[in-house]
Amino acid sequence: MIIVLVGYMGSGKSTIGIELAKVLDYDFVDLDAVIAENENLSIPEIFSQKGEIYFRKKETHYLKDIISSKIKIVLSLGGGTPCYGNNMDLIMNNNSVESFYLKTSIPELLNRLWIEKQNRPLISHINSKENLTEYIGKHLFERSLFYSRSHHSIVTDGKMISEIVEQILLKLI
Ligand SMILES: Nc1ncnc2c1ncn2[C@@H]1O[C@H](COP(=O)(O)OP(=O)(O)OP(=O)(O)O)[C@@H](O)[C@H]1O
Ligand SMILES: O=C(O)C1=C[C@@H](O)[C@@H](O)[C@H](O)C1
Ligand SMILES: [Mg+2]
Repeated sequence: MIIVLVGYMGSGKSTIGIELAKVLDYDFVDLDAVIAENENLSIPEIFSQKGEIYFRKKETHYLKDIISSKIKIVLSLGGGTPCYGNNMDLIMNNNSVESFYLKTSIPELLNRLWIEKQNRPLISHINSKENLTEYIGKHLFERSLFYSRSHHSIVTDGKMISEIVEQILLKLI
């Protein structure tokens, strides 16, 4: 089985993915990390030096590669991965994949992203909490349609990482 974690920037895909993989004794794969490693550049460097479209093409390329060749992995996507090209079809049409949307509220995303925005090129330039709240609200609304196609949704607000992992495991039984 391949477990795919979907959700907005800051929803916890990478953090939860690492812990979930440990419990299941699966390999952990972070799509952002795969792209950065193969390009030999950080995500902000890829955006600034090569542009977002280049990044999106790489995202689809490595997503296809990983879900067609690997088993027993927890795959944490980038926040935008489900929303470009036919990426969500690739995920949902693969019988080995079980997908989870980590659903996090705007205030919680704001708290997490305000202190970590420098590593996220889409929001690193936003200079007030008010503007970031507005950006997240609009962007999340547009993206929810894609995220909601996942097999399962898990609300993450007010939950510890271990609780979220537990809830995912319960849905896998
Ligand atoms: N359940 C949680 N409770 C509190 N903090 C959390 C929780 N889940 C994640 N975090 C924190 O939120 C921040 C963002 O998490 P993470 O980097 O895993 O998000 P992501 O979904 O992978 O984001 P991106 O799409 O940008 O890669 C981290 O500092 C992480 O420690
Ligand atoms: O939400 C997004 O579009 C992104 C999220 C990150 O995981 C990275 O993939 C990149 O910063 C873009
Ligand atoms: Mg991540």
